[in-house]
Amino acid sequence: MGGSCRPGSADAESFSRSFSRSFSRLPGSFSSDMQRVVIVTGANSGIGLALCERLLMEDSQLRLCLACRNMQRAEAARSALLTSHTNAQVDLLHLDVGSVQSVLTAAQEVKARYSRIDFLYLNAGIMPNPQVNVKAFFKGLFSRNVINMFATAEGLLTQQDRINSDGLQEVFATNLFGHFLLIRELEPLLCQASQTSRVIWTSSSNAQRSAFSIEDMQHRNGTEPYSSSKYASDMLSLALNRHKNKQGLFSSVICPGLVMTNLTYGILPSFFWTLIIPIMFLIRIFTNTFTLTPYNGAEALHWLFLQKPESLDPRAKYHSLTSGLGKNYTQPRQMDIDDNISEILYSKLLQLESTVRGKVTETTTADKLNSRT
Ligand SMILES: NC(=O)C1=CN([C@@H]2O[C@H](COP(=O)(O)OP(=O)(O)OC[C@H]3O[C@@H](n4cnc5c(N)ncnc54)[C@H](OP(=O)(O)O)[C@@H]3O)[C@@H](O)[C@H]2O)C=CC1
Ligand SMILES: CC(C)=CCC[C@@H](C)[C@H]1CC[C@H]2C3=C(CC[C@]12C)[C@@]1(C)CCC(=O)C[C@@H]1CC3
Repeated sequence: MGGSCRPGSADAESFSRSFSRSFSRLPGSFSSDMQRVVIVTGANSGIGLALCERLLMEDSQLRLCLACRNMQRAEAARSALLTSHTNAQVDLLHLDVGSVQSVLTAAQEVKARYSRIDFLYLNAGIMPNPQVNVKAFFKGLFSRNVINMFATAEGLLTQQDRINSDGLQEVFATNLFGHFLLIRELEPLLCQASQTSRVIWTSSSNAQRSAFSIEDMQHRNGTEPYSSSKYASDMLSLALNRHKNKQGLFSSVICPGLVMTNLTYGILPSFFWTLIIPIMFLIRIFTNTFTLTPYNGAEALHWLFLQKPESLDPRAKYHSLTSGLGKNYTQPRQMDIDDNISEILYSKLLQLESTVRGKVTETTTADKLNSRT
């Protein structure tokens, strides 16, 4: 079970705990003998890898953990980071966020390795078999909505989802549920009385309320699972703040803008993106959301690393933006979220968590019995 966060009791020990927590919440204040621990999911490429690079530039003393599903790619990322930060401490963790068993095993490993988690970046994400609606694109191009279309891809993209080996929709399982389960499993570290911890979701401007239905949170029946999963992560972040802030856990969401990564090369081939680079620089002048490079896309993730959690707005999505002249900055924008729906989503995720845990226990028991006979 995910460990629950302990509320303080009215005794001397509790006073000293809450005092040390308030102290540790001062910006940048942490005892120098305590190395900060940062875990990044999907850290081997794109925005996740750029974030790791930026974090090490900020604080070379970090204990950075790359949580990846492919250990060869993870090794390559680690070597690349160590080339520019020779003395950095970069750990690897095998984690397939789309697999319940992998999340549970990885969480056990984290709890064995670390006594604290300062930042957990929930960045891994997929958009399988994307299709661009060409007709909608040309219609949008000549409409008044053109800037919004380029910024959010609203009505432009569909994907083909499938059911994974846990019986869950793959996009939901990877982009949302695996990360939720990871947080639940790591609660004993994330909700410690002595310090604050942060979880930061890489969401998207493509997160749309219209793509999400609380009756179908896994998006079994629609064609926009990506948009639905990202909207769900925005809602979950709000619910996490409501339930966990008192226990020292703070959640935020960011949008990296449109970034050239493996994910976007899955939408259109890389040669096409290369051909239209001048057009994209032109569009950037009007939207600022065409951040284009992973370094720029990681701007808001890096910015949040430097902020005091209490100064952040739980209803805001923090956008990485790049101006026409190439200047990076972070801007909060209000999310379109209903408190009730976010609360219902939270309880539905807890229910699903107990169902999948039940299945894991059943399978383990059956395996044990089989091995005895
Ligand atoms: N690029 C863009 O324009 C935008 C991206 N985003 C979001 O940014 C995040 C990072 O994507 P981006 O850098 O663009 O794309 P990449 O494909 O480069 O990075 C995605 C990362 O997630 C990892 N990943 C995917 N599935 C799993 C899994 N089941 N378990 C563990 N890791 C997994 C990938 O690993 P592997 O190498 O093994 O596939 C990879 O490291 C995603 O959440 C994406 O939705 C949001 C808005 C815009
Ligand atoms: C001239 C030109 C730039 C053409 C490309 C058209 C579309 C393929 C893109 C327009 C807006 C883009 C976009 C994304 C993918 C590619 C576009 C649809 C994302 C959905 C990629 C992943 C995200 O999370 C958000 C992006 C929003 C914008």
